[in-house]
Amino acid sequence: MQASLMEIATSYSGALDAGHVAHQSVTVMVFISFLSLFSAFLIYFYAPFWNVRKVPGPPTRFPLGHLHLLAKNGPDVFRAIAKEYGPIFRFHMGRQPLVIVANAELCKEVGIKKFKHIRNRSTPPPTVGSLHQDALFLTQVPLTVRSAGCAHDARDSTWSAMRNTVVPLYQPARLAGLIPTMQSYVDALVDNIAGCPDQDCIPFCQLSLRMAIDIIGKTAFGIEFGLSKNAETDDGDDDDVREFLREYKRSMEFIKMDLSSSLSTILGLFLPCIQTPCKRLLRRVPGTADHKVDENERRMCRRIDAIIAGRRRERAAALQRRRDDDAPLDFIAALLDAMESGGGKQLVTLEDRHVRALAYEHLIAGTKTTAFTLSSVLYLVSCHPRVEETLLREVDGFAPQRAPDAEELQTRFPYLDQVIKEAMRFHLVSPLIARQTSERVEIGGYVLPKGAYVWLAPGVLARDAAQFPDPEEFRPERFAPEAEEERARHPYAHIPFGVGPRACIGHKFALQQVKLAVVQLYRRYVFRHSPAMESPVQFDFDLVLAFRHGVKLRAIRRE
Ligand code: HEM
Repeated sequence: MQASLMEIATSYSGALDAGHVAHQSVTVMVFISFLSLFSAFLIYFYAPFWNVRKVPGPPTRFPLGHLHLLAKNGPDVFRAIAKEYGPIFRFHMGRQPLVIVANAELCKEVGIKKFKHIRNRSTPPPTVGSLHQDALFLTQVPLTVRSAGCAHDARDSTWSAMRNTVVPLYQPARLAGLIPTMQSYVDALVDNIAGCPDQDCIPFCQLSLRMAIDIIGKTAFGIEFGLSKNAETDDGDDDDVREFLREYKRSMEFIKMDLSSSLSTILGLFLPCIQTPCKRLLRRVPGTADHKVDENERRMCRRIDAIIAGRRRERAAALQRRRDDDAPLDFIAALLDAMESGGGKQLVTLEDRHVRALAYEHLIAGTKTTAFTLSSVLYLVSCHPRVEETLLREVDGFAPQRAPDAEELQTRFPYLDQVIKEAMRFHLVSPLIARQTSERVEIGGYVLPKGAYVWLAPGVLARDAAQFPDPEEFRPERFAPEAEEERARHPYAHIPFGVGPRACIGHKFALQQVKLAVVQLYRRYVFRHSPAMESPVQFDFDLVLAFRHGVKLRAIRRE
């Protein structure tokens, strides 16, 4: 009995040991799997850093990289880092290191001299797999383009076909034709200021944004959005227009790159490899932000497609293509014309999805940017009486009863040109310009691998005391053609519209609008900061810079 008890005890403890060993080995296996997964994650997370590790930069914080510094200091952080680490440095957006280039010669090297190797923009997480990717901004230029089995120069890519078709639409003759349309919205802006119930607190950013959206509505889509004129529209159903505007506003919110974005966008910052599958999955799940983004985009696509189809019908029926005799063709109609007449010369044929994306791009690229620039001019002139005085002299020296034409805008307002340049230096719409290497390339003494993010920092350049003495002073005269400072300056020290073959296509369009508005506004008013305007002014920095609480002005009638 004793023996059998002993046997039972021994076999029981053996079984216990065996269970213990089995349990231990499961634990070890779990631990090893966890360790391998964690190591794989670390390798994945730090691989992009490893490739550019020789480029100097401040210590990073896992997993944010340097995002906390950006959140705390805004774009000023780049100036501080450049001061400490030199004109080429590393800045980590989560997992992704950016190699930031912060002097004029290096910007020229990246934007022009080495364009062949750095021809594309990196894709911001919110725009992955969206309508944006068919437009100019994010279209990738491949190294060699193959068609019908043979390799062509990359200039024959879709991007070049788009760019070659679109750029002529922004040449002086067409721009001059847009002046009456722009002027009518500028007049509406002035009327809206007059009609503001509180003349001591004009919400100028809002009013100028309405003007800019209306101008793009009319000149790109041929639609009266009615934001600034509150006019009766002849563009079909008012509800349709309102819905279009709502969709546009939502799409602007969705391309924000912060933690309020969709889950797939947030993941894109830390684990880009799963962003696309995650986006595909989530957009099928009602209620998720990805689903809403997708739905919104589909609606916008349908709407823009209907406009394109309408323009095609007008052409096919050989009807009067213009809504009235004086109005120039809107962008979509002009683009269809250009594609038909010049399409044969391009090796790549543009499709409707490109037309749709190019038109939509106008809403994204040409509204907030222009409105911000105009608001910044007014904000700065309002607190610099000497600049205001010189500007008023120039404006008053022009015929008071009529709007300037395109040629007069070019030649009769040299001081206004300087004021706008200085305002764009002071508050840069795009303090950073994104680019990505297409192959291994050396920049500023560092060899960068294919796929590295190389971003230009015009915001740092703009405050470089070597190029702009007393950079914190608002002094438009520094841009006078005869000024010593202007002549001594590096030609690429001031690049608010970018640089090289990928520079902004809309810069003349934007400047024409801003100049028309400033002339008309200062004929009727001078402005001061409203008591409600915060000091110092604060900015939000997302894809472009914005006044956090707007620009609030006191309007004082002249006469
Ligand atoms: C004051 C207003 C504006 C500013 C400050 C501005 C600034 C910029 C900047 C910095 C770039 C990047 C350039 C580069 O990578 O070198 C850019 C590109 C672009 N902008 Fe503008 N922009 C403005 C208005 C407009 C307008 C009104 C339009 C359209 C009508 C427009 C359309 C575009 C497009 C399509 C690109 C991409 C070009 C390409 O990749 O080929 N922009 N803009």
